Amino acid sequence: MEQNILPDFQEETERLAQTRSYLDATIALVVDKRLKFKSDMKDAYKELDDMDSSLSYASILLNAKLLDDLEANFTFLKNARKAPYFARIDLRQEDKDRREKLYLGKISLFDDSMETPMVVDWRAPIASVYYDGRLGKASYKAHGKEYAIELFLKRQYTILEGELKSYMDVDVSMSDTFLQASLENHASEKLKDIVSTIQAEQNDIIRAPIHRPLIVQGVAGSGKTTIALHRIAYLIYTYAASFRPEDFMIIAPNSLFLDYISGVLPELGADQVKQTTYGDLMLGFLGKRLKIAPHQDKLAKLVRRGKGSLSVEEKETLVQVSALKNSMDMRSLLDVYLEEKAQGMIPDEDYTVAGKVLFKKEYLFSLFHESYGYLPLYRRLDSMKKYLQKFTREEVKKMESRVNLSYESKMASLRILEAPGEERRQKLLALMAERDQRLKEIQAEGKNAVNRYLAMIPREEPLTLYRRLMEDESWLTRIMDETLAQEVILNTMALAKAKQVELEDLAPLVYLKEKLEGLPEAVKVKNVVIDEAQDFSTFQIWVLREVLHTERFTILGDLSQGIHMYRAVKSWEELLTGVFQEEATLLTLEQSYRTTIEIMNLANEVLRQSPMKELTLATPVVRHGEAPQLLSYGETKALVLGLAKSIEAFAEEGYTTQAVITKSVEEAQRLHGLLLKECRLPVALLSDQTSHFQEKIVILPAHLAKGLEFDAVLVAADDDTFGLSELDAKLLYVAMTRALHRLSLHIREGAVPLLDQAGFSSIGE
Ligand SMILES: Nc1ncnc2c1ncn2[C@@H]1O[C@H](COP(=O)(O)OP(=O)(O)OP(=O)(O)O)[C@@H](O)[C@H]1O
Repeated sequence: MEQNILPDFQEETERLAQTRSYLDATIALVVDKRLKFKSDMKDAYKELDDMDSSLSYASILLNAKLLDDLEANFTFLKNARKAPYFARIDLRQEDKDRREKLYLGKISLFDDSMETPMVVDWRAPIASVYYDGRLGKASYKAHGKEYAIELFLKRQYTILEGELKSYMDVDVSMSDTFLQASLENHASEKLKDIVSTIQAEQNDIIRAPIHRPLIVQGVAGSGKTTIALHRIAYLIYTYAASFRPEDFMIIAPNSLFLDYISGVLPELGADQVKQTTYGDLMLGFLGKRLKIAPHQDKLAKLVRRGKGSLSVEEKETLVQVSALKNSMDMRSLLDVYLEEKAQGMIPDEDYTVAGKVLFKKEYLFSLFHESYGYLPLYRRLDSMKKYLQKFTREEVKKMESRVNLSYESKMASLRILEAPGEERRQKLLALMAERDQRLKEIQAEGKNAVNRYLAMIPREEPLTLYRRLMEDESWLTRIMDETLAQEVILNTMALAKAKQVELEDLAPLVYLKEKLEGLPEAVKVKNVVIDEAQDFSTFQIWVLREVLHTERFTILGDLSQGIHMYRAVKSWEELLTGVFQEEATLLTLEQSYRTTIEIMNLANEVLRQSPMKELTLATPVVRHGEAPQLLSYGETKALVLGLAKSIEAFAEEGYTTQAVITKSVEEAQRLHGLLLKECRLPVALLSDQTSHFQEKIVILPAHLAKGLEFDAVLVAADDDTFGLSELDAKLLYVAMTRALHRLSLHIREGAVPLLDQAGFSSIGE
C-alpha cells in the first residue's frame, strides 16, 4: 500500500519520532549513568589501594555488575533506534473499559511521566496475543492466570533505519504477506531473528512451560533452530528471577553450526547463554584431555562404496557396535557392573587400630551402602575416610592416655618401692623411653590405620574400568551375542592402542564418572536445549538428564534428517518413555518456511522413494520459485564446468550465498580442487575442523551442511553416488533442503537412482 493512502501514516510517523526521541533520552541517561559508575569505580579502586577497605571492594563489585547490565542495555537500546518496534496491537482487557494501544519491540521502554509502556517486549505475556490470536476474543496467560481480552487491531510496520516505510493491518490469513516478504530475503551467513513473524504453532513452543521437558519434531526448515534460540530468549526474560543466562545451554552438532547461530543470540539478548557441542560438553564433564577418534570417519566408512569400502557385513557390525554402546541396554549393563563393583568394594575385614577392632566389617559395609549410599562410590570412600580418621584420632587419644596412665602408675610404684639412687633413676629412664616408644607406635598406627584400610579398596579411573568391561566377553555377552561381543572387544582394543575413545564411548564414560566420582558442579547447567537431536541416542539424552539432575530440556530434531541413525533415536517415543517417563510434551511442526514449493516437493519425493516409512512430509509455505534443475554429465570435467556455470548464473541472478553439497568429504575435497584448477572459482572448502566462514560460495559434505542454509544449493554427485539406502536418502534430503531459493543437481549419469525413481528427469549435458 502506498504511504499516502495509509490512513494513519502521519500519526504513526509522529509516534515513531516520539518513541525515538524518548529512546534517545533514555540512551543519554544510560550514558550518564555509565560515566558515574565508571568514576565511582575509579574512586573505589583508589580507596582500595589506600586502605584495602572491604567497602570499596563491595562497591567495585556492585558497580561492575551495574555497569555490565547498563552496557548490555546500552547496546540493546542503541540497536533499537533503527526500529524500536515492529508491531502494534489494540486491545481491551475484559474487565476494563479502556482500549489500549501496545507497540511491540525487542526492548521494554516505559514512559514514567505518562505511566504507559512506550514499547512492550515481544516476550511479555500480553504480546502472545499478537502471535496467537485472531482479531476478536482472545486470551493470554500470566503468572498462572488466564486473562481474556478483545483484540481490535494487529498492525505490522516496515521501519528502516528509523524511518517508517509502511504498515499493514493483518489478521491470520493476511499476515502471510509479511512473512512472505521476510522469507524472500536472501540468506546472510548467519541465522536471523524472526520476532516480527513468529507463527502461532512456533509461539506455542517458544512459550511452553519451562519445567516440563519438551520434544519438537519439525520438518526441515520449520524453524526449529530459530525457535530454540527465541525460546531461550523468552525463558531468560520470563524467569529472570530464577535463572541467569549462564544457566542455559544450547547443544549443537558442530562448531560451524555454533558460529552460524552466534549472530542471532546477541540480537535476542541471549549472548551469555552457554553454547557447546555434545562432544565438548562430555569432555568437559570428564575433565580429561581424551583424544576422540574423528567420528565423521565412521559416517564416511558407512557411505563409501566401491574400492576400499567395507562389505555389507562389516558395515552392519560397525552400526551394531555403535548402536550398542549408546543403547539403554548399555545403561543396564553399567548399572549391574557398578553394583557388582560396589558390593565387592568394602574389604572382608574389621577396621583395627593397634590391634584393636574399632569397627566391625558389617558396620563398615552398612556405612558405605546405606549411610553414604546417596553419594558416588569414590566420594563415599572420601566420607568414610573422614569418619574413620575422626574415630581413629579419638581412639588414639584414649590409647595414649591409657599408656600414660599405666606408665605413670608403674613409675609411681617404682618411686615408692625403691630407694633413690642411680639404679632407680636408670629404671625410671627406661620406663619413660618404653612409654615414649609405645606412644610413638600408637601415633604411627593411628596415622596408618585409615590409609592401610583404604588401600585395600582399589580406586580405578572410569576409563580403566570402562575398557575392562568392554574387553570382558563374560560381561558383554549379557547384552549381546558372542560374535558381536568379539567385535566390541576388537573395537575397544584398537581404540585403546591408538590412545583414543570414540564419540559413542562418551555417554557411558560420563555415566561411570558420575557414579564413581561425581561431576564438577561448575560444568553443570539447569536448562538444556538440544538442536539436531535426531542424531542423539536415547541413552545419551538419558545420561545428560541423569548427570545434570534437571527436567528442563527442550529437544528439537527431524527424524528424516537423522544421518547418524546408526547410533541415534529411531522414534521420539523412545525418549518419551525411556527418558522422561511420559512426562514430556511432544509437539510437531509440519510447515516449512525455508524453501520454495518446487524445491520442497522434490525433496519430499526423495523421502517418499526412500526405504523410510511413516515420515511426516513437509508442507512448504506458499512461495513459488524456479523448478530445481537436474543436470547429468558423462564425465567429471564436464560436471565441474557445469557446476561453475550454474554458480556464475546464480550469482548473476543476485543469489549471494551458494553451497556445493556432496555426499562425502573426499568428494568435496576433490571437486574443490577441480573447481579451483579448472575454473578458478573462489570456492571455500568447509571441513569438520572449520569453525567459522565468511566466504559466499562454499563446498561441503552433506553431514556438515546440516542446520545451515544458502540462497542457492548445488548438489554434486560425481564419484560418490547417492544410492537407495536410507542413509543416502537422508543425506540427499539434507542437502536439497538447505536451499532457500534455487536448487540444481549436478550428477554423473545414474548417480542418483532415487531421483530416477521419482521420475525426475535430467536436462542432459
Ligand atoms: N516464522 C518465521 N518467520 C520468518 N522466517 C522464518 C520463520 N520460521 C522459520 N523461518 C526461516 O526459515 C528458515 C529455516 O529455519 P531454521 O533453520 O530455524 O529451521 P530448522 O527447522 O532448524 O531447519 P533444518 O532442520 O532444516 O535445519 C530460516 O531462514 C528462518 O529464518
